[in-house]
Amino acid sequence: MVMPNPDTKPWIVQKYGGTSIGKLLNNITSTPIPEYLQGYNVAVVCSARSGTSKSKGTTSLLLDAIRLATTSETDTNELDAVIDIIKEEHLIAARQAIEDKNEVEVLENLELVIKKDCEHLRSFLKASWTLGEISERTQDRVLAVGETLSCRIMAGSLRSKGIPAEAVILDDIVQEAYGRNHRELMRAYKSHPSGFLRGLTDAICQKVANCSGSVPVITGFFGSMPDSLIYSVGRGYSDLCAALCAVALDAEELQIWKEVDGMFTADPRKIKSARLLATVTSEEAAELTYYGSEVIHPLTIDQINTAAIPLRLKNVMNPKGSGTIIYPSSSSLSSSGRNSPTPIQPLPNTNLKGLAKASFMAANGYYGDSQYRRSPTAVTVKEGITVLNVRSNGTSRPHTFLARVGEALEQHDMTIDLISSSQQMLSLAVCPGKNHDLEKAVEELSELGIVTAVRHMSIVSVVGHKMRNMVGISAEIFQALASARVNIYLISQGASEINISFVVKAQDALLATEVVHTNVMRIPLHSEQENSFSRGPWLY
Ligand SMILES: Nc1ncnc2c1ncn2[C@@H]1O[C@H](COP(=O)(O)OP(=O)(O)O)[C@@H](O)[C@H]1O
Ligand SMILES: N[C@@H](CC(=O)OP(=O)(O)O)C(=O)O
Repeated sequence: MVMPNPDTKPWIVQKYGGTSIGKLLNNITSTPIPEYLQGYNVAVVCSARSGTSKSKGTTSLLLDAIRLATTSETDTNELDAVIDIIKEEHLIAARQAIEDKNEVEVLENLELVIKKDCEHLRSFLKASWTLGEISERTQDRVLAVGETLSCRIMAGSLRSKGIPAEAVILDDIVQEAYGRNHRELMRAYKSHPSGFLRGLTDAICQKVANCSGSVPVITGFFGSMPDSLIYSVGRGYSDLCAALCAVALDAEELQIWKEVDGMFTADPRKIKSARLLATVTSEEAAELTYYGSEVIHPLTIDQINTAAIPLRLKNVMNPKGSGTIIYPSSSSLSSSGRNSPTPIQPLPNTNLKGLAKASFMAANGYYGDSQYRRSPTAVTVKEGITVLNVRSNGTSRPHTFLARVGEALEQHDMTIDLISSSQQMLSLAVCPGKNHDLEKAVEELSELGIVTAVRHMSIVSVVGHKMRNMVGISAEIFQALASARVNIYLISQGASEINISFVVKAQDALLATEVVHTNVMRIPLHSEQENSFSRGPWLY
């Protein structure tokens, strides 16, 4: 594998989210990037810009444009209007990024490429509208425009501050790595998704090597995936792209910069007393992200874990804060040859001593220390759940019954999140996908027995490494819920032993989270650090 600048400094990869780039580009190119460049090679990964919120950002507009291009009733003026909004927003952002009068040429060039990219986009979409269909590959090409424009502006902003930077567009790496035969691609991806993704890292490495010393500003988008990137990976794909870049460059650390200080003991928007966590194990992070704390894309963890690269969540609005470190599991550390996570030299004033100690203790499973209360790490909520109860009519053997239930749900795009069974009864908490059809699924399941479906439910998950072998923890959780008169519909304690999940009515989820947070995790409801978004690690 080609390594860019092999004899110089180690790499860190910094990924910036769309809303951060939309609102705080000047902060990003003035502080975290130049400061880390003093000690490291920095690769920057950009999401598509979002001016205010993700739902109104460029990726959402591009998805609207795809929808319009494939709807027969669409008036092409509507399509033009969406593209014009995208073009105008990026031209304004470029002018704000490069205000210096001495940089007129840089700005003019940037404006030209933005216009060119947007006109390309227009021709793609118009062609799809004429055909009345859009292939997966074209959908991905359309989405790629968001990250491409964002990278061009980020690179322009860096250059205007005297930092050599080059946009790196990863729009074809899947085909470079695996060829263009769609069926072959699909087979390779379906047989081993994470291995397939890791196979993209050589191509990333090569592209970064071509930057010859400039800061690579990489699209948080990695090309045409089988079934399209949005379907195979989903929204938030830039985190995964950043993880692949970190693996490609064998980075010392992957940093995901957000507008929240890191991972909290509960969603800080909803639970005012939630506290920032200094460290989280990768297993805990995987459970928390899957079950609702969508701070990072779930597939990210698998990649950094396999390559034993620590991930740090940081806040663009508080760059001196230490953030949260998600470190690789001890098994991946030993198999990768890395001994323990190397603490990255943070910006001045961060609590390196505390972080290094926390990382070391956690990496070594050292939880017996009296400083560590034995309690769960965090509590999280996954909304939009349906509970299905299937009472078997006894015509199938238990394993056939289970398999048929699984098949019916898979066919109607519903993912099983939790499962609980008795001799005759199967209770499932399912998460409906984009193309789900609950009625059809229920109809099919009715061939196996009596089915009831309860909608508007939430899964509450209590997660923590320290819960392993913690006798009495379930009793504490359910006692707290009983005292608050919260009714529970399904309970599951995973084999991982670090997650106890239960299903409640959606309207009870907040109360359930609050009582667990207060009584089981023993974090006071009205703590002195109330809503302390910008505080440092709380274990020290
Ligand atoms: N345990 C948690 N720790 C931190 N943030 C959480 C947690 N659970 C849910 N969240 C939410 O995830 C969001 C992550 O923030 P941010 O990445 O800036 O938003 P976005 O998803 O728009 O990029 C925050 O708004 C926060 O409220
Ligand atoms: N732009 C993509 C990818 C992404 O990761 O975005 P963000 O980093 O802003 O969550 C999306 O909106 O899904």
